[in-house]
Amino acid sequence: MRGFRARISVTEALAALERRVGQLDAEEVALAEASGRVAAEEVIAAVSVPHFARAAMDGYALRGEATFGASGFAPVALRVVGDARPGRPFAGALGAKEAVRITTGAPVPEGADAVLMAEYADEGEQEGETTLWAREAVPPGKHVAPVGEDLLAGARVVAAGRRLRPQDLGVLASTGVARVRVVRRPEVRVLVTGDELLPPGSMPQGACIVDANSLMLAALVRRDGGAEVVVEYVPDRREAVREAMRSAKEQVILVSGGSSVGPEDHAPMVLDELGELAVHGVAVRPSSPAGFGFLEGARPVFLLPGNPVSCLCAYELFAGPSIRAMGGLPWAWPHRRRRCVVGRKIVSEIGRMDYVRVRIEAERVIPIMTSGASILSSTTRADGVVLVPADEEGYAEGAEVEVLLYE
Ligand SMILES: Nc1nc2c(c(=O)[nH]1)N[C@H]1C(S)=C(S)[C@@H](COP(=O)(O)OP(=O)(O)OC[C@H]3O[C@@H](n4cnc5c(N)ncnc54)[C@H](O)[C@@H]3O)O[C@H]1N2
Ligand code: MOO
Repeated sequence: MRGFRARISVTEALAALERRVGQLDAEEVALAEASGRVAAEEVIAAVSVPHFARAAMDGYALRGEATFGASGFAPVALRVVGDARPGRPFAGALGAKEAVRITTGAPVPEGADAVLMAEYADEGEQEGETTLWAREAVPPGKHVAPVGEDLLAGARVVAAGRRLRPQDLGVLASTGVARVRVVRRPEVRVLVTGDELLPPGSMPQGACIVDANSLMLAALVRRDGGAEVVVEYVPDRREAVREAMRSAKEQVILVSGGSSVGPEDHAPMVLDELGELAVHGVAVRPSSPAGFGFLEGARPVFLLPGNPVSCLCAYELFAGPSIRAMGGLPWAWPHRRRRCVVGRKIVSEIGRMDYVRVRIEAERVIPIMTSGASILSSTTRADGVVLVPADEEGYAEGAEVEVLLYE
């Protein structure tokens, strides 16, 4: 056993990480699979939407000019010459004194430039012809949606880097897009070490406890845009940890537990042997034994302390930003933020960052007293976390702080 000599600051560790982590390349997926994915390039509309002028109301397509002077007292008569429906346009062109029955979304026939709403029209038979009596004048353009009213051909539909929303898929589909290029999602393997651990779904018994970290990590990876997560339980033997790390093919490896300097903490040394141990020991509480390094192909490996709060904290500090950046998402924490006044003193220490779990009570920030890194329920009782930077001694009552909200 050899203790930690120096712990580097979170800021330095992050700088070292950010220099080495890059966005993955692109892949093409069917539009139906693209929700939540990050566009790898901008998409330009190949066509205008709509690509024909369409009726915005049910009524009569006509020439606006023909209705000038029309009123309830002096309706204007036009000859009804046919019908236009969405998908079933009127075939011919309209003359000056003619009208076509039209419904919303149908192409406005050639020769017409306005739609008279059905509410202002009466229809009747007169000498074998159908006549429309217009009770209102409509200016040209009235209730006609022009070509490109929604989108003009050549306009940008989505920008590169956009996380596609459900409605983006709708807009893309309307411009005729079938597939989009998106940033690949990093595949992640979680190596869970600890001979005392039983898989989730077990009852704790004897000296064994149930693994709390892998489900939490898998959900965090999902939040951060990672692909499917594979979980592997690894015995606390150097050989087993080496074999698990050596054979992992994923782009990101998260190691839970075994990160410190105890006789069963093999992960740091194995990483040093197989690749590069870039950082081990960070000035942060909890998760000071955290570290990271790289395997062949610049694939990051994150050493997450076994204590569940430390595991969560180390993930948020180092693994989360990297997974997001690899998948084309922002490096910054995705949490919503709320500025609040401190209601009870937050204690920290100069020289290290503190990850302080807090509750918000009547708009005041109250630190949660049980600060142990093994007390995971402290994070479920908390509303969020305050990160106290290394150059602050904490915050006095009344100070304003930013809370990163748990969701
Ligand atoms: N000489 C030193 N010893 C330790 C230091 C140090 O700086 N010098 N740091 C301490 C701190 S802080 C932490 S945190 C732990 C981290 O150690 P490991 O990463 O090696 O974690 P383990 O020993 O494997 O486990 C610690 C603790 O957490 C429980 N655990 C582990 N995995 C899980 C899991 N998946 N789900 C639930 N609970 C888990 C485990 O049973 C232990 O109780 O090192 C200190 N030592
Ligand atoms: O970080 Mo240990 O990270 O305090 O329990």
